[in-house]
Amino acid sequence: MKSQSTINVYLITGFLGAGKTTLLNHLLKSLEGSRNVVIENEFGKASIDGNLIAKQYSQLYELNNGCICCSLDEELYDVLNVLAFSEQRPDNLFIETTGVADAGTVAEIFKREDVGKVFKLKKVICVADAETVEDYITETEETIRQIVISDLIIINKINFVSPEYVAKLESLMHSLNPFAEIILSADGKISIDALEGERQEKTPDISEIEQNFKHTNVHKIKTVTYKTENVYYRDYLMHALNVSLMIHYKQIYRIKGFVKFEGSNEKVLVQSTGKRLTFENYGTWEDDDPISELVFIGVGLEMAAVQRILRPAIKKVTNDKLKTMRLAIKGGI
Ligand SMILES: Nc1nc2c(ncn2[C@@H]2O[C@H](COP(=O)(O)OP(=O)(O)OP(=O)(O)O)[C@@H](O)[C@H]2O)c(=O)[nH]1
Repeated sequence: MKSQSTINVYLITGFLGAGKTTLLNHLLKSLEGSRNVVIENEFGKASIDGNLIAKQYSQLYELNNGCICCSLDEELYDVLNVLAFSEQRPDNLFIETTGVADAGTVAEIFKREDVGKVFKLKKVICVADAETVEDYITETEETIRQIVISDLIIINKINFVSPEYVAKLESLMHSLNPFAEIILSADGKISIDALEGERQEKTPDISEIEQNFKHTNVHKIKTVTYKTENVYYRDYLMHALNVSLMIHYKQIYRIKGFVKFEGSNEKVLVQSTGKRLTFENYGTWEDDDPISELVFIGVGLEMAAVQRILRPAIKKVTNDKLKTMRLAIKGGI
């Protein structure tokens, strides 16, 4: 392409677990052959999402020092600078924001004159999980802001709900943001044509909309990351997490991470969205003593509570293994 022409920017937003990475992977696959750069901003320090993006990009930048909307920091500007001055500019830049980001703040950057000379914000895309978005609209301020700021709303996971409910969601989205185009998808599969067209600069006045909603969990979302060298019992972990999701559905918005199970060297991706929990094989562990890591994202979460949930599912290190590990640390073996 165009070595010194502008870079098309697509800002992908949507609440935790809605399907942003799934959509991004679909878009990267569809645009294979173009120079596509990805900026991934993850909530919490752990770099799990970076591993989940299909390797179909020219370059991936992971910004894990907090939510880019809260700290519009040098990290993001540094990346934009690198891209602007690169010998061959990319065609497209995809920015996947965290599930709690205020995309409006990020979108503002591209209105700056200096930034606008190089980067053209083409679309703010909001991915909405058909199964959970209605609940999250009433419970979280983040969801409504993401819908309102967008030019394109993708109601994803429509395979989980009835066509009547999808129609209801379409009118709900339209009532919240009458300016946005609304499309439906399963597994983030949309036609690439949806990326065409110019950005819709008009957005609804959010203060008016917010008055109609009761927000109970505003700005309280946080992450708790639990790491262990021990292995998990598969069935116990599934049971423990399923029970927690049933009971604490309103508190735990997302669980994700990679774990090692007893008797297996498979690297297993554990994920929850809403009340759904999935375990998915993701290759094999390369380290001899891998660290299993689970990130819980939600409101009112405490490490002690997460430990209580996970403890019964963890196989304790035997005294022999501990002894061996201590000897190894001391350089005895
Ligand atoms: N059945 C079904 N599962 C889906 C669909 N879209 C996404 N998923 C699953 O939903 C989970 C979350 O998808 P992601 O793409 O990681 O969601 P995300 O918005 O990037 O998540 P965060 O970055 O944590 O906010 C994954 O297990 C996906 O495989 C869909 O249309 N149908």
